[in-house]
Amino acid sequence: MRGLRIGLTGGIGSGKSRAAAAWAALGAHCLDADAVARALTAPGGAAIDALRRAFGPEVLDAEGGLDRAAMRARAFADPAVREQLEALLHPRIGTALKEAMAAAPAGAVQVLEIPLLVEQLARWRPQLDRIVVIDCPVERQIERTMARSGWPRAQVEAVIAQQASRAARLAVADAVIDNASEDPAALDAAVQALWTRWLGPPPPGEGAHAPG
Ligand SMILES: CC(C)(COP(=O)(O)OP(=O)(O)OC[C@H]1O[C@@H](n2cnc3c(N)ncnc32)[C@H](O)[C@@H]1O)[C@@H](O)C(=O)NCCC(=O)NCCS
Ligand SMILES: Nc1ncnc2c1ncn2[C@@H]1O[C@H](COP(=O)(O)OP(=O)(O)OP(=O)(O)O)[C@@H](O)[C@H]1O
Repeated sequence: MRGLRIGLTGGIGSGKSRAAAAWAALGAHCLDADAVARALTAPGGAAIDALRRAFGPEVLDAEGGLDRAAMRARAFADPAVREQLEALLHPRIGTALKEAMAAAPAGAVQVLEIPLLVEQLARWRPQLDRIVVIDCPVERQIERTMARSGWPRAQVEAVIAQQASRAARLAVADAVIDNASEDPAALDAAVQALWTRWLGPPPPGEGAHAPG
C-alpha cells in the first residue's frame, strides 16, 4: 500500500527545496520535478535530440547538454519558445515522475516538489493526495533568487511573470506554509507541525528538533 502523496509547490525562490529537505529529514521519500528536468536535458539525456530538432544546435553546450542560460534567456523572453519547451519536456517529466512514484518504498510518505504544479493542475492533481504551497511575498522571492543564483532582478521578474500568481496557488492549497520569515528554523518547524497534523508524531530520531 502506498503512503500519503504530497505535492509541494511555490513560486521561484519561495523555499520549496528547503521545505522538501525538512520533509526528508522527517523520513519522507522526496522527488523533484526540476531534478528530473535536469536529467532529461543533461548530455545524453532523453530530451536532447528533441531539443536539437526544435531549437537548433545553438541551445546545446560543448558537452552536448542543454545550455541552460541560453535556453533560459530565450524561454523567458518569448512565451512561444517557453510553451514549445514545456510541450517537449512536461510529458516526459510527467512520465518519469510517475515511474519514480511507483518505485517509491511501500508505505513511504512521498513528497513531490513540483514548481509548476498549479500551472499544470490537470496533470498533477489526480496523482496527489494533498497540495502544500510554500508562500512568501514576491519581493522576498526576488531577493532570495538573486542571492542564490546571481541572476539580475529583471531575469527573476521575467520568470515570476510567467508563473501562476500567489493567489492562484493559495486557491488550490490544502495547506499553506508561510516562509516569509528569514529564520529557516521556522520553516522546519512548520513542516514538522504539518507532518504531525496529517500523519501523527514523526518517527523517533527523525526531524530537525530530534535529540542527537
Ligand atoms: C528554462 C530552463 C532551461 C532554465 O534552467 P535553469 O537551470 O536556469 O533553471 P532551473 O531549471 O533550475 O529552474 C529554476 C526555476 O525556474 C522556474 N521555471 C523553470 N521552468 C519554468 C517554466 N517553464 N515556467 C515558469 N517557471 C519556470 C521554476 O521556479 C524553477 O524552479 C529550465 O528551467 C527548463 O528546462 N524549464 C522547462 C522545464 C520546466 O518547466 N521545469 C519546471 C519543472 S516542472
Ligand atoms: N526562511 C528562509 N530564510 C532564509 N533563507 C531562505 C529561507 N527559505 C529559503 N531560503 C533561501 O532562499 C533561496 C531559495 O530557496 P529554495 O532554493 O528552497 O527555493 P525554491 O522554491 O526551491 O526555488 P526554485 O523554484 O528556484 O527551485 C535558497 O538560497 C534558500 O537557502
